[in-house]
Amino acid sequence: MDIIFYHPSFNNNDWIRALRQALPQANIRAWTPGDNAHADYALVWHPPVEMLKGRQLKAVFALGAGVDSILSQLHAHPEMLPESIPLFRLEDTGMGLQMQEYAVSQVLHWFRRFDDYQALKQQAKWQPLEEYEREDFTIGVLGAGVLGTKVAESLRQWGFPLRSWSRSRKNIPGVTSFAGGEELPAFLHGTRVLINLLPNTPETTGIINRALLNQLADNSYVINLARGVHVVEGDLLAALESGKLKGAMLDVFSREPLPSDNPLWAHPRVAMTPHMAATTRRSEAVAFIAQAIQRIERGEAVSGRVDRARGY
Ligand SMILES: NC(=O)c1ccc[n+]([C@@H]2O[C@H](COP(=O)([O-])OP(=O)(O)OC[C@H]3O[C@@H](n4cnc5c(N)ncnc54)[C@H](O)[C@@H]3O)[C@@H](O)[C@H]2O)c1
Ligand SMILES: O=C(O)[C@H](O)CO
Repeated sequence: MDIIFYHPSFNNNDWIRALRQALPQANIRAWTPGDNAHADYALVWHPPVEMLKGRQLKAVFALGAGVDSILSQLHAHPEMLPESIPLFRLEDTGMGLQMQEYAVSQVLHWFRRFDDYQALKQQAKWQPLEEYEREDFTIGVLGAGVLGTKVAESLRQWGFPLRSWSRSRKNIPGVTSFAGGEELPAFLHGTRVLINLLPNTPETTGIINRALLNQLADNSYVINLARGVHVVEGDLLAALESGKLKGAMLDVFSREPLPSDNPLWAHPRVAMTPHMAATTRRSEAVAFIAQAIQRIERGEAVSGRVDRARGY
């Protein structure tokens, strides 16, 4: 069994060493331009077209959860990966816990008004503030998939009213499920903290816009953990200025790194992180991929296959 590996920034040696430990029977190599030697599997992130084009692969594994980048590449170069070759993505593999850490910490930061106390501190003011009530702090998770479900579950223990929105009805204990476009308004009405964990697809690009934001509760908050293109930045800034939004925590941006002249940098009620909310964890990812390859070799079903028509 031959496996090729490509990631623009991961350490090849570390990954190949881990993969060899998990799959001792496999020949594993870092792909380099011009390498057209046989391969059965490819592990990739932002792969060059030439790496995959024309290969008779058994499967390709994306080294992340979101596959919008490789799907847009495939849209431009369909010859890169025929439909007959399955594309898989990482499901959780350590990203769920990271998303939980991020979301819980930010929700509690706002719920306990630490943002307001920080502003008072800047004014050297000692001023206890009226406490928020949990029943006024409904949290809505856009995208109740692998990661959205983990985030909703982690918030449940804190007693907040929880709801999720997804393509199909979900059954997450303690979380009210809303499904499909027709139920989006009901999901948004009364939501105080909106957490985005949707995949980037033609249907979801630009979804967090003025029309959506206006349907949230007053003094609401947005946490974007998915893709920057989900958010219409001008509409987000306008909602912050109008008071509809009290704060935003953004990990992803339509252009990354975010250009230094982007107004989000200077906004006092926007917090930002550089697309680090949940990074690919090598040991968990290698275990996930190794198990998947072994299942494919045995002719067994594998979780995480990307539906190219659906876009995720
Ligand atoms: N910021 C980061 O560091 C980071 C890390 C990992 C993943 N992500 C992002 O998080 C996203 C979600 O990851 P995941 O593993 O939970 O994905 P997933 O495929 O398991 O879940 C996606 C969810 O979105 C819902 N959905 C998709 N299209 C929809 C639509 N048109 N209407 C309503 N609901 C829709 C699906 O029903 C599903 O519940 C990834 O696509 C990626 O963009 C970001
Ligand atoms: O989708 C993912 O896995 C992360 O956003 C890394 O890009």
